[in-house]
Amino acid sequence: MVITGLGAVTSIGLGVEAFAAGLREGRSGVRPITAFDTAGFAHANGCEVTDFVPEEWIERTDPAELGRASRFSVAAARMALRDARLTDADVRGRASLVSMGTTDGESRDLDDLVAAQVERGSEHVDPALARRIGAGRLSSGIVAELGLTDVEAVTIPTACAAGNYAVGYGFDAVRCGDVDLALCGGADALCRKTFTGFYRLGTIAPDACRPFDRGRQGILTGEGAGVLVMESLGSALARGARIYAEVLGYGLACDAFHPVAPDRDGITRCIRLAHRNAGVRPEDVDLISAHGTGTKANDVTESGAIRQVFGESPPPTVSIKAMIGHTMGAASALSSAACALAIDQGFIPPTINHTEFDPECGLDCVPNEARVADLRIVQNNALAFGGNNAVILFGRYQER
Ligand SMILES: CC(C)(COP(=O)(O)OP(=O)(O)OC[C@H]1O[C@@H](n2cnc3c(N)ncnc32)[C@H](O)[C@@H]1OP(=O)(O)O)[C@@H](O)C(=O)NCCC(=O)NCCSC(=O)CC(=O)O
Repeated sequence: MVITGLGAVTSIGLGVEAFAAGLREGRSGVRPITAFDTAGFAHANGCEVTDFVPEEWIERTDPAELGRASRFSVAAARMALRDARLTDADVRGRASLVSMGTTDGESRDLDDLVAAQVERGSEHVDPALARRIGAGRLSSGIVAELGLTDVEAVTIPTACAAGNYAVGYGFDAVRCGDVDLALCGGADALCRKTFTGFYRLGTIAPDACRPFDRGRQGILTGEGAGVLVMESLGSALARGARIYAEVLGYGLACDAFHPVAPDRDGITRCIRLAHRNAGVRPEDVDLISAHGTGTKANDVTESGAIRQVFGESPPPTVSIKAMIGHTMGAASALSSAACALAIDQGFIPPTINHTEFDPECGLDCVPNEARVADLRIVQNNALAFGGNNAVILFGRYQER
């Protein structure tokens, strides 16, 4: 099972080349939020996608039919397909899967509908907005755009681990022969509801996100989409496709420990399950792409779980959320894309904004500067509210 195409809509770059360059440079997508009126919040930085013009990426669908998250997901799917050098005609009649993860679905539209209802009354709720809010549109929008005819489409709402769930779903579908091709990932749009929720929990950083830093103060909300084209090795080889990486296996484990606090032992269990399913030993892992939200609670708990599994010298462990913010349902999909790029291009993306090592975390977070590295096996952690955890292992493809 291999990855042959990548699509990325992020605050540090649109498309796989720009995203890869941003990861290497340690680019920051942080800026003051413009998506909604931030009056009343003491601080409101975020990682918004500001240069996205849907018409530049979406070919067949009228963007007005899609909410912002669906525009991202459809655009990322288009990018991924193009990157995989597949045309619409190549994929249209093939047995395929579209699986997209999300935290909030079309939350931006929901914000607007609620505002219209509260401020002006239900007769002012726009039916054009009302018909595009179903979260299922994140995947069915891709089906419509590509004109797929033999396809299963699923949208998975397991919050901030949803991208990894979607990739895992695709892994199973291709591996068991149900489908030839899977487009898997996640998408979310920055919105008032999510920002306000995290703000009220006390988890929004005032300026920047500093994962694993002693002075970390929380997350910055972000937005975007990541999509991976996945196919069997046989299919990729038969068409001479470029192979970024193999998907080796994954583990899902829900500890349901607490609505918002992570549980070290639950995370440990999930990592061990992923290793077992992928046939990987801890000492084989060259890099961990952490969930690394930059909250006090996440980073110390995730680090504790990593040390339980890997001992006192874990592999380098980075968080790309320092660059692109917490993109919610897109987060682990974009991290999956980053893992594939890291393996393919031989580098470790840095954890930017780092000023002070935190001995409580005790990890080599590859501070501030990317590193050249020969990576064979890379682990992608995704941890969600409610203890819904998902960990994937990627490997370098070696001709056999
Ligand atoms: C919401 C919380 C701040 C807890 O708030 P509470 O109001 O219950 O307060 P509390 O008494 O538990 O915590 C008070 C102080 O302790 C810190 N704190 C809490 N738990 C901690 C832990 N295990 N280790 C170290 N510090 C901890 C808090 O940041 C806060 O710091 P101080 O006193 O300095 O202010 C925390 O649970 C939290 O940060 N949760 C989010 C963790 C996270 O990032 N998860 C990622 C997966 S979820 C995700 O990615 C999103 C999604 O799925 O939707």
